[in-house]
Amino acid sequence: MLVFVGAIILGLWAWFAYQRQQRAERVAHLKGKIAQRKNEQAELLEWARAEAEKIPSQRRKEIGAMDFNQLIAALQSGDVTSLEAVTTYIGLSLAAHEKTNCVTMYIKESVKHARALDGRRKSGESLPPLFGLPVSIKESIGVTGTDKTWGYAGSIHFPSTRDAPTVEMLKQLGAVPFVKTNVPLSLLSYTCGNEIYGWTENPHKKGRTPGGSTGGEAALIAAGGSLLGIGSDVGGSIRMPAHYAGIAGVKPSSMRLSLLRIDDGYHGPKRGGGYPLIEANEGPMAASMETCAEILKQFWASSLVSDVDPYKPPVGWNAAQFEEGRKYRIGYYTTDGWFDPTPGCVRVVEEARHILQMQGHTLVPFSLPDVPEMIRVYVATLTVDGGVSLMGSIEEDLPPAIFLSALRPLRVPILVQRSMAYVASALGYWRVAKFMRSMTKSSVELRRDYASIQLYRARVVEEMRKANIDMLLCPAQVMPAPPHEAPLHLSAGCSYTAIYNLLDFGAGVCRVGTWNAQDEAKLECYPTSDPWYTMAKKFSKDSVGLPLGVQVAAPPFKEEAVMRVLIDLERNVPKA
Ligand SMILES: CCCCCC/C=C\CCCCCCCC(=O)NCCO
Repeated sequence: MLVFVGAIILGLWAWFAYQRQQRAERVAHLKGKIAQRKNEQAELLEWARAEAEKIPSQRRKEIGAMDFNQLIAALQSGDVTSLEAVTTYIGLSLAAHEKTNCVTMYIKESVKHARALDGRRKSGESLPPLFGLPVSIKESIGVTGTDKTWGYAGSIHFPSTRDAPTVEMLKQLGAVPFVKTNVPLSLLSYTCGNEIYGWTENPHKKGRTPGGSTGGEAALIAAGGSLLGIGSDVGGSIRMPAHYAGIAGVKPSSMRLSLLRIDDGYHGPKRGGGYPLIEANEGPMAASMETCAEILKQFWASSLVSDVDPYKPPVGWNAAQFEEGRKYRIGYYTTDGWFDPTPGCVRVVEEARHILQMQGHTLVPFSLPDVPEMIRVYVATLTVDGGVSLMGSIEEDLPPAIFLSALRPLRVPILVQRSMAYVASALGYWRVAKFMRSMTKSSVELRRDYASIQLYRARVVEEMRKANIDMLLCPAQVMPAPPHEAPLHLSAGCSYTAIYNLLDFGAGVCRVGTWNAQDEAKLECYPTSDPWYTMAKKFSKDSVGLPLGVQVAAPPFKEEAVMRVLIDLERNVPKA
């Protein structure tokens, strides 16, 4: 018997020693890949500096001073060549990167691509509508020849072999992808950092996040390094960074832009692909909603989307919905019953309501039903398997320590999490308890939650129809741009955007104002009834001057109406 026990102990010791050695080797391998990538990035930054200097700085200033419409016109007329435009934005993006650490890699191919476009002009070919326009792309979106690591070191050096559908459409329209931008590890957070490329700063205040997961894009655009970017959004990753960085962004419903995972030519960590029912959508980000609208108008002006992805219905641009002067009935709310926003985030919704009423729109109070339960369902169906795949991908890689501590609760056995939910409830932390009940422990539960999403979608559109409401106006987030670590402690703060991923509504955000001294003072009265409110209050302090956006959302195929209302709003708010 003693020999048997001894053998078991020896076997366990050998197994753990082997595991430790395997992990040590993996860590060394991943650190080597990160070091190699940092060298490659440094070389590309040097390449960018040299490229930018090929155009006189005065000429770059002239081109850099043009807004989106002016540059498009100059490119069409030939006053500016594609090479000049791309080179100018390589220089401007370099300056933005030095301020915010927003760039992951430059796309060297963009210079050759620009030259080829200029050659097409010389040959007298007709020019596509976005001819020569430099565009920036979120790191996680496929561009041929570039990595899409999602912040995972294990995915370095697995370059895409094809363009993602949205990139393919941009190239067909004449645009030139020239740079890729930073993301948070796993994309499932609204901060913006990883062990490969570091942490991206908010250009409005150092020490604050630009948001996520399309944070690098938001920082780049807000710092003047790009006129147009493409991001992705499964819980608010276009819209929260737009709010934090003071720019505009649109997440179309999943039925209007392609999600085809055409090329996953990497063999890095498993990432659990798409999330059934809750689909990640790609969409435009820019300094103004008008630019976002122009890009989507070009995407939908022809059959481009369904040509690239036959799973998408051939729904064209709806000019009637977007018509200037069109008036809408808009439901509004300033709290979703799950996470009360901090004062400034409430105030800008009230201000937006007033501006839109002055514009002739009809604003009526509206409450989204049952948000707390639907946020539980959202987290359950987003993580799908109780967080096992997400934990596996992150733990087998080299995560920043703060990600591991944020994920630690997911390591607690689900039955223990649910038991602890009773303790949280007893303490009055009903929201924490709700989150503790969000991880799925079986396919039976998952099926039930999918069914509740379908029922909820029918319920919301029916309530909107009964109230004769076209769309909804609400906060974009619960706080202004917080410190980098805040989103990892406050995943629950994504409810204002995530609910529209669950509903698969089209939704957009534009900047309406900035956090002011009155908001700072009112913060004193913000609740501290549970750890989340206490943290949101702490993270919102000292935010005077930070941008604040609002969100507008509508059922699928009404994205044009949403953008019309956001443009009506954007045109009537004080400029930053
Ligand atoms: C890394 C920590 C993850 C913890 C579990 C997260 C569960 C719910 C939080 C959701 C937060 C969503 C933020 C936005 C995500 C997004 O839209 N990503 C874009 C993907 O294309």
